[in-house]
Amino acid sequence: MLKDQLVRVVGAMSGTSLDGVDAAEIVTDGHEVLEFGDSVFRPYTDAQTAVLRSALGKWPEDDVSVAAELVETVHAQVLSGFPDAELVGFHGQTFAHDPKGRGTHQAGDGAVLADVLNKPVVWDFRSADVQMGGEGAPLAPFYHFALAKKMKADAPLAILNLGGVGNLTWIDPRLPFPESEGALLAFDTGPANAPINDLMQARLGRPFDEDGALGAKGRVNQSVVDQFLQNPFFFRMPPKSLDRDAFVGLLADVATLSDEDAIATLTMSCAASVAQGVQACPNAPERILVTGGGRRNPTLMMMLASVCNVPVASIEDVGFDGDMLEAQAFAYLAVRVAKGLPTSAPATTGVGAAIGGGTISRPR
Ligand SMILES: Nc1ncnc2c1ncn2[C@@H]1O[C@H](COP(=O)(O)OP(=O)(O)OP(=O)(O)O)[C@@H](O)[C@H]1O
Ligand SMILES: CC(=O)N[C@H]1[C@@H]2OC[C@@H](O2)[C@@H](O)[C@@H]1O[C@H](C)C(=O)O
Repeated sequence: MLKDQLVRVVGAMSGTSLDGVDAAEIVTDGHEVLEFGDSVFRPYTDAQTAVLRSALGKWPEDDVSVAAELVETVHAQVLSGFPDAELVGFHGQTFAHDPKGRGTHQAGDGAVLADVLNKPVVWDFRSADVQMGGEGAPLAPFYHFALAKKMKADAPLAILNLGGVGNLTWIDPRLPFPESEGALLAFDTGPANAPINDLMQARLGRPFDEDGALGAKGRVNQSVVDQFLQNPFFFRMPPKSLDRDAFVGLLADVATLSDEDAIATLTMSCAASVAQGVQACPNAPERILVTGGGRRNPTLMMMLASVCNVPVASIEDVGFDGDMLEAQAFAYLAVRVAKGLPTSAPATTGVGAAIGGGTISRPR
């Protein structure tokens, strides 16, 4: 692929909240984002979510074929709706993530998708970074940097993704390239929606706390939040990353609380972990722009504003689509991989040197 070539590329992400597949098209040269294209969200059925949930914590050598085929089938359906895309970025579904131990496992075979879609597919974005000593996550930060450039930001800012897990990218947009030293610092902040969703499902049979309604009625149990913040994860220097279920103990800690107090406490735990992350940034960001489903939870947004000491706004305030940002990120990263550009750096994943991860599979 030529250095300056513009590519119409579609990215697809199946996130840790297990709610469905996001797919979004952009036009990029791997540096700038020139255009945003079509996007689609395809929810999983309850039965499909249950299949994926049963595969969490499993590794490729375990039998995950049913769940992996499900990921491939749904992605094939979704991605066939983007006939104009020349290239595909396919994240897959994370089943397990243990970068300092067994590695990282995103299910779904990009080679199969390349054949089905009859176009090149970039996939397995995280393994090379882990093999080179990195966390393998978060990977959206290089895309966050491109967005900061696109909005012509001229002071440090943060982009916060609140999905199943939270991740924050601190950006100094005055530097030229994402891999420049000092341009970025990125890390997972802690659990975000995953514990809230899990408790809602277990106690009330509902998938999430819609509009933060239940959390708004409850009282935060501060001693649970304080104990949560004692977890060694919060004492580690960034970059650092988390597996979806690394904090399952938190659910046990709220077991004796009423539904509303438990949800309020889990919501504040998420906000408090972000506030800890903000403290770890090289300097205070001018503002925090929030992407991911958590920005639709007003209780969480209010708690964030109250504990972070930095203005907090939804990323729509600067004109970007907070539902599709991660799918766009994997589109952007796919072009970088195809052009031999790095996708992570010491400051985003802790990898030894800036590297490009990802495998390219071409149709047979
Ligand atoms: N209206 C709403 N009110 C409260 N919470 C919401 C609302 N809409 C979405 N959410 C939360 O956002 C979640 C989905 O977020 P998102 O799609 O960003 O997650 P993901 O991409 O799967 O996760 P990750 O970024 O960790 O991979 C839902 O499961 C729910 O918890
Ligand atoms: C291993 C893995 O899939 N991690 C996800 C997860 O979901 C949010 C957070 O944890 C982040 O580290 C990452 O996803 C985003 C898209 C990323 O890599 O930037």
